[in-house]
Amino acid sequence: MADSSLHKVRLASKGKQTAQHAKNVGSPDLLNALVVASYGRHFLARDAEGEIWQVYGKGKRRDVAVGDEISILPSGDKQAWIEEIQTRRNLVYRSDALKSKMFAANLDGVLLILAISPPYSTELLGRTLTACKHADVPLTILFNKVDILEGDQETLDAVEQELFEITLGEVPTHYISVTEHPQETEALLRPLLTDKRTLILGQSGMGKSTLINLLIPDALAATNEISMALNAGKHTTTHTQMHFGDAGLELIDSPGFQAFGLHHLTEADLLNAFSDLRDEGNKCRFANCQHKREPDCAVKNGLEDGTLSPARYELYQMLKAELEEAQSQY
Ligand SMILES: Nc1nc2c(ncn2[C@@H]2O[C@H](COP(=O)(O)OP(=O)(O)OP(=O)(O)O)[C@@H](O)[C@H]2O)c(=O)[nH]1
Ligand SMILES: [Zn+2]
Repeated sequence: MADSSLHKVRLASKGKQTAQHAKNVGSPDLLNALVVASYGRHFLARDAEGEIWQVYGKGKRRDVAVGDEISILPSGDKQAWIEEIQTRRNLVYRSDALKSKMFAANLDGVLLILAISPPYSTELLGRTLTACKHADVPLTILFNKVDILEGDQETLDAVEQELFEITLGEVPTHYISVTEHPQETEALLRPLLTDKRTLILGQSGMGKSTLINLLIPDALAATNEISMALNAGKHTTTHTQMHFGDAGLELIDSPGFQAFGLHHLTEADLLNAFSDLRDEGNKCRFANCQHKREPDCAVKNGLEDGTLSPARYELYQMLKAELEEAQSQY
């Protein structure tokens, strides 16, 4: 069982890179590899032959994310040093006051899974929207477990309305049931995800693992075996891991979480993600209007007449207060 799973990972890798890329052209001792799992301090990387290495970095070279292309220097027994991190196409990351943590790099998209039970967090949705906007990675929302809402059109309508409002209708949103309608779910997602590298985000219990197992059967079992084989997987649920499926399907699973920080953003970045508020805010009487109690505030007027979304306004004010708080600490 362990052997066949590892073999599957090797086979899956063949389509992506060809063997002649195995050796690093600049230095023959180095190998090119793709980071496929992050355990925080150490990582797993896959070379062009599909071999999995346990890799370590020193200093800045410790800051790698799943999806990073790296050069590694083997140090024996399937272990290697990270020598170089190639320039990233994009990077989605979270950051708290003290540390920043990378979700994943070189992505084609992010998939956020929501559901009614456990209840989805609009705050997490807002943070994910902002992080994706900043990283310039397209976001798709999957609202899972619609079977629970069968016969409750009112709640479903309210959810649709809220998601549309918060995303300004700009984020493709699909309503699915992974367990009750697996075939429809698969038919919907295959074309969207084929030949793409997708980071899957979601609170715990939304159905992330169920979805990954539907699209890549045995993905999670295979992961555990690889982790165990390399003795790396003591905490299999807390690491970030890339899974390889058919037709170039790459899914990155990250631990479920309730929220994440965005301390790496500047105020301009934040305004960029809330361009509706920024544009309206440009019409306020005072250039430095905080849109709270000032007279002739275009944002407040927009909220009152319904052209701006109160939910987005609240998210913006919350994130802004957080940034100001973080800045005042440095
Ligand atoms: N009713 C219903 N339940 C679902 C659906 N999809 C998943 N579930 C259930 O929701 C529960 C949580 O699913 P998981 O796939 O383990 O959730 P997860 O997001 O991976 O959660 P973590 O592993 O904690 O991050 C399981 O009991 C699933 O069977 C669905 O479409 N409808
Ligand atoms: Zn204002």
